[in-house]
Parts: sequence; structure tokens; C-alpha cells
Amino acid sequence: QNDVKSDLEIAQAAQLKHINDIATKLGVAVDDLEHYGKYKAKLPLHLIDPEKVKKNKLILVTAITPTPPGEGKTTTSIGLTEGLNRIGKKATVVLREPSLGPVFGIKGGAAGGGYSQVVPMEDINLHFTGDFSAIEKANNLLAALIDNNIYFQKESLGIDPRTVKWKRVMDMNDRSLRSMITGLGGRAGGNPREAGFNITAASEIMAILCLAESFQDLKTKLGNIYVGDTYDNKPIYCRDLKAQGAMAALLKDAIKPNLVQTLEGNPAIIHGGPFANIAQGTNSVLATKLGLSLSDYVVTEAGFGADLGAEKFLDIKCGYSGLSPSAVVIVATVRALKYHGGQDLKTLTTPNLESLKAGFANLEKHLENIALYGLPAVVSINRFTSDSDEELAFLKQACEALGAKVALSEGWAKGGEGTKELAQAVVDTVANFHGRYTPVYDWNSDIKKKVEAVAKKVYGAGSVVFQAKALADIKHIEGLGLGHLPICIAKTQKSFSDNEALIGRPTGFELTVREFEIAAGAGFLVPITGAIMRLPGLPAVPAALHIDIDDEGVISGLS
Ligand SMILES: Nc1ncnc2c1ncn2[C@@H]1O[C@H](COP(=O)(O)OP(=O)(O)O)[C@@H](O)[C@H]1O
Ligand SMILES: O=COP(=O)(O)O
Ligand SMILES: [Mg+2]
Repeated sequence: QNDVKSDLEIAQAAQLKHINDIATKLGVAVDDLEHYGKYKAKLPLHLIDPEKVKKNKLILVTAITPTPPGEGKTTTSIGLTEGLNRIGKKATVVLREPSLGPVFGIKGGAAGGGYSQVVPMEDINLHFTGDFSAIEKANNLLAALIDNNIYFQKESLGIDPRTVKWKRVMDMNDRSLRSMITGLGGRAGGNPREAGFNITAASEIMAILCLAESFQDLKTKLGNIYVGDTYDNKPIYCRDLKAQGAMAALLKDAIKPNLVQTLEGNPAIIHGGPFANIAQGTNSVLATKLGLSLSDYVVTEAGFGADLGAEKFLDIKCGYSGLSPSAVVIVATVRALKYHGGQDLKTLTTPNLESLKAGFANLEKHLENIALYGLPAVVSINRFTSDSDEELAFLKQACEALGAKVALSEGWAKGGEGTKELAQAVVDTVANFHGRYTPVYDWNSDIKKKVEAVAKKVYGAGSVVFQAKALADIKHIEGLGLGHLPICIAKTQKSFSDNEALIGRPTGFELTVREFEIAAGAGFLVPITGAIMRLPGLPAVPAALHIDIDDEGVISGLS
């Protein structure tokens, strides 16, 4: 029962199994592992078995529109996996890797919480196995090669520096790096041009790593990265700079998914870490297919609310990989629904049936959206200690009144013991579903139509406004022959709309597309809406200030 211990204290008190035992549980030969110490290992891609991938069952965990700390998708994914194993099912949880941005910023880590965590949580939340560092280097190698090509006129491809969109990345919420002038210092310093950084989670290399299905596919995708144009308006791709080989070499190990464990010694595969507001928010196809090759059930998650992570999981990740979930778990919390009912963030631990009733509309819309995809949903009420019995009873009854399957989940407080009801509900739902998801739009339809389809059907918008820059970008994209690509909308996670103040279930609003970014390597277009930033900033009091390490090397303050 979790009453006072912190996530870190619970994780540090856990008795971890050697990673060899976890591999054995999965039927993986120990010699197939590439060990990173006793508790982490990388899995080889040859373990993927297409037949098993088709036969075994994928469960997607998503959530209602979250409050800033998040409503418990990662925690519930882990807790549900523990519960499935407790009722005798072979289940593996497949997650994204945490980013240091939130770890040192507001949200903290992404290794779950309470008695539903993956371990070793300090490693997983900090450097893990170095994948983010490798992604950063591959991304920044391309940036250096672009500027180098502009610098050496005789080798130059004639790139017009004013058209180069490729940003450098760093895994840190450092707003001061968002935009800058590089190349200062005269002839030795290069060619001055506008440049800047995105957070690593928003790097196109991250997206490519999450969608690539082989080394060859990785290199092809890297080569297809659109860099900018020449002075006579010819497009330049990464392959024109011959950069993709060295970039792929840097990703030699990062392309392999990571194996760790849950607190109850069940397998966890963690790989890739894009955010779902500014990127596609899904872990890698390779990790998901490895999980399905090695276990009967895979529980996986996609970032933020279902209007972001789940939409992109289905329309982009499933669209490319052929995967399709057999059930969708929508994590709902009393606290977030009260926020959507107008209750102040600071008072959400105070019971209030009125705001809960008013905010329920947010969950209703997410349920409608999962039905729109043609998939069965199970609502998981992620119980917080501050939830009153009346609030929980109302929420369960309101879901049942809609005909939705619903289960109370106490994975944070009790681990797998607290999620057996949810696990059974998911198993029953999976057993009764034999279909596939229905995409929201046809990739081959007009770019504006694709954006309007997601905005109107999934977000509830009344109309979409494409600003002048966005219209020019559409022409440019069509000129490059890339109009057929799926879209990955960059939008705030705080609202169905692009205005974070519109809580609950806003309808008929206008979605504004400022511009498009082109991820020709990953294979999607990024409509940028509202005021979304691709390099977040740190808060006034960053979480980093509470993190420390003692003389024995024991970390404290990591959440
Ligand atoms: N039932 C719960 N009670 C208390 N804290 C929780 C509960 N579920 C999740 N948390 C905490 O809330 C934060 C968000 O959980 P997380 O699983 O990361 O959400 P998401 O993946 O949806 O962003 C984490 O700090 C986690 O420890
Ligand atoms: O991309 C965001 O992911 P979480 O919702 O899991 O924080
Ligand atoms: Mg998460």
C-alpha cells in the first residue's frame, strides 16, 4: 500500500532481478543480449517474428486531456502489465524513454509512479543506454555538415542559407537556444545565418528512429531528410550531402530497443522518446514489434491526451507499420475532469461533484474519438488518494451510462494487485474484438483536407485557418511531391483546441495553422498550430534544484 514513500524511495528499495532472468522469462537467449550492466540490455532486431506480431495482442493506453503533471498513462501501462501477469497472461510493457527536459523541468521523470514503475528508474530517467545522446549527435552532425557545405564554396551544393530549416537539438529545456545567429567571427567563423535548437524529443532523427524497421530503412529515411533549397530553388536532401551513412553509424546501438523490468519483475521494453504535442509521441515500431514477438500481450502508450498521442499512434505509426491495437485504455482521473469542469488547479484535491460532472464532457469526447477509430475502449479510472468515494462512484456510473467498459485502477498504490479488475476487462475486450483501426483521413487526400479531418473530427473544431505562411508552405510541399504524407499536428496538450484556455470539451472553435515543417525523412508533415514551441523553457523553480547525490552515489530528489 503506497501511503508516504516517494517514487524514488520505492524504486531504490526494490530487489531487481538480473536482466538475464527477465530475458529468460521472455524466451530470449542470454547470448542475444547486449548488456549495459546487470539491469539493462539491448535486444537484437532479428528476434522480431512477423507471424507473432500479427497474432499477439496490442493494447494502447491513452488518456483524457491532462493537467500539467500528467494523468497516469505510463503508470497505468506498467500497472496494467503487472495485473495481466498476475491473472496469468504473458504481458510486456513497451514505453518511451524519458527526456531530461521534463526530468529537470516541471513533469519530472517518465518511469511510472508509486508501485507501478520500471526500474532502475534513475538510469532510465537520466542517461539510460545513451540513445538520446546518439540521436543528438546524428542530428547535430547533419547541422555541422550543412554549414560546412555552405562554408566551402568549391564543394558547395549552392544551398541558400536562408532556406535551411534544420535545427540543432539538445535534451534540455533551454529557451535561450531557441533562435540565434550562428557563423559569426568573420571568414573563420563561417556564414552568419538564423539558426536555433529544438529539444531532442522533437528531432526528426527521433521520429525516424521510432518509425524505422531495419538498418536499411533507417539509412533511407535519414537520406530523405529535407534540408533546404539551393539559390535556384532546387531541394537539397540529407543524401545530397552524403551524411546518412555517418549518421546511421552513430545510431548503430540506438536503433536497438532497451530491455529493463517492472517493480514486479515483468519485462519492459523502452525505446524512443518523442513528445506527442510537438512530435508524434509514440515509442518505436521496432520495440512494439519485438514486444509482440516475445509476449502474448503488449501494453504500450502514446503521449498526452488521445487527441494527440493516440491519433498519431493510429494515423502515423499504425499507418506505416501495419500494427493495430485490439483495445484502447483511456486513463481518466477525477482531478483532471474537475479541472476541465472549471476547478482551479490548486484545489483539485478538494472533492467537488459539480466540477466533476461538468468536466466529464472531456472524457465523453475522447470516448467518441476512440469509437470513431472503430476501436473498443476501456476507461481506467486512475485512483488518487484525494478522490472521494462519491466522486469515484459518479465517474464509474457516468461511464457505464454511456455503455463504456470502466474499471477502477489502483496500480499506483498497489501495483498489479490493484489492476486485476482492469486487466480482466482489457482481456475480455481484446477477446471480443477482431477488427483493425479506421484511419481519420486518407493520406492521399489534399493536405488541407487532412488537417481539417483531424481538427474537425478529433478535436471538435468548427474550421481551420491556414495563415499565409502555411499556405505558401503547402504549395512548397506539393512542389516537392510530398503532399501524400500523413500529418503530425503540433498543438498544445492542454486543450482539444490550439488555445490552452479552452478546457473541457470546446466545440466549433477555429484552429489556426501558422506554418508547416517538413519531416520528409520520418515521412510526415508538421502543421504548427497556435503558439506551440519546439524547445520548452524551464519553470521558475526547476525540478533540477531538488535533485542531489550523496557520497555513496545514491541519487535523491528525482521524481
Ligand atoms: N494514482 C496516482 N496517484 C498519485 N500519483 C500518480 C498516480 N498516477 C500517476 N501518478 C503520478 O503522476 C505523474 C504522471 O504520471 P505518468 O504515468 O507519468 O502520466 P503520463 O504518462 O500520462 O504523463 C507521475 O509523477 C506519477 O508518479
Ligand atoms: O508526450 C508526452 O508524454 P506523456 O503524456 O507520457 O508525458
Ligand atoms: Mg508518460
